[in-house]
Amino acid sequence: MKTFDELFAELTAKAASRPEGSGTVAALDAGVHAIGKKLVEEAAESWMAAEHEGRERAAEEISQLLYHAQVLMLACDLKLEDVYAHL
Ligand SMILES: N=c1c2ncn([C@@H]3O[C@H](COP(=O)(O)OP(=O)(O)OP(=O)(O)O)[C@@H](O)[C@H]3O)c2ncn1[C@@H]1O[C@H](COP(=O)(O)O)[C@@H](O)[C@H]1O
Repeated sequence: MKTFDELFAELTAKAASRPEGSGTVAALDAGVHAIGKKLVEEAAESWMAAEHEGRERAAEEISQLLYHAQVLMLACDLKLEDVYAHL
């Protein structure tokens, strides 16, 4: 298990070191448009899971939504503080 901040630190490091086989690196190379599509897809899956599939499935889909939101932040060169400033 990891926190939101811990995941962002991990993804930031992967974006910099670009290890072989990283899905994050592949997503960043695919670009903002592709990342945005994935984010919307995960948002829809989160909604469906919450409405029809129960707490566990909702939690799983929401975790993926948070992951893709973080990838989009990296693609836009946004830091956690840039987003937290609006909370
Ligand atoms: N938490 C996640 C995470 N959540 C979601 N995903 C991605 O989101 C996809 C989920 O999509 P779906 O469930 O809709 O499945 P899918 O449509 O079959 O997936 P794709 O065909 O689109 O890949 C997964 O295939 C992953 O690519 C994640 N990919 C990585 N992480 C974590 O990010 C870190 C870095 O990962 P890598 O960059 O891959 O090393 C690690 O700690 C991972 O655990």
